[in-house]
Amino acid sequence: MKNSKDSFVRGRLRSLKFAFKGAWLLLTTEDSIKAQVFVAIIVTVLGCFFNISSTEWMFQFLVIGMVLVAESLNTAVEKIADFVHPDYHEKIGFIKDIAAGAPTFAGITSLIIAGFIYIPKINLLF
Ligand SMILES: Nc1ncnc2c1ncn2[C@@H]1O[C@H](COP(=O)(O)OP(=O)(O)OP(=O)(O)O)[C@@H](O)[C@H]1O
Repeated sequence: MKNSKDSFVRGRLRSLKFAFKGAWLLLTTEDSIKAQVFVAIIVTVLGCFFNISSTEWMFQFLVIGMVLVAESLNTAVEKIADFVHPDYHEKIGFIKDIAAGAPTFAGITSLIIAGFIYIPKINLLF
């Protein structure tokens, strides 16, 4: 909620506090986010193991961020849908389905990037 007495800087700092609170809530309460963070930790370990390049690290962190953003927004849409219409409704189902498409796109992109980074390195092991 905006406080009209806040200066510009105070207002921005307040928003930042709520933004971090949101990120913390996602990390501590949402299983889908916890699962994605777990995958992010695994690929970070893999990146260290295969000693990937700076460019590969950049792409890897970019897609990790992209998946987390998409998953977080999908969670927000699900929460709004459940709040405005807790009962079964075809339209709510449709809205939730298309919202879930966002992390799916991000996930497919991350699999393609992971393939480009790791398949040549795994091939070298055999
Ligand atoms: N109120 C509803 N009305 C109609 N269909 C619904 C409703 N709630 C859920 N669904 C259907 O069930 C699917 C899963 O919804 P849900 O809210 O359980 O998401 P989820 O992906 O399992 O979420 P989570 O991230 O919490 O695991 C939706 O994509 C939709 O097809």
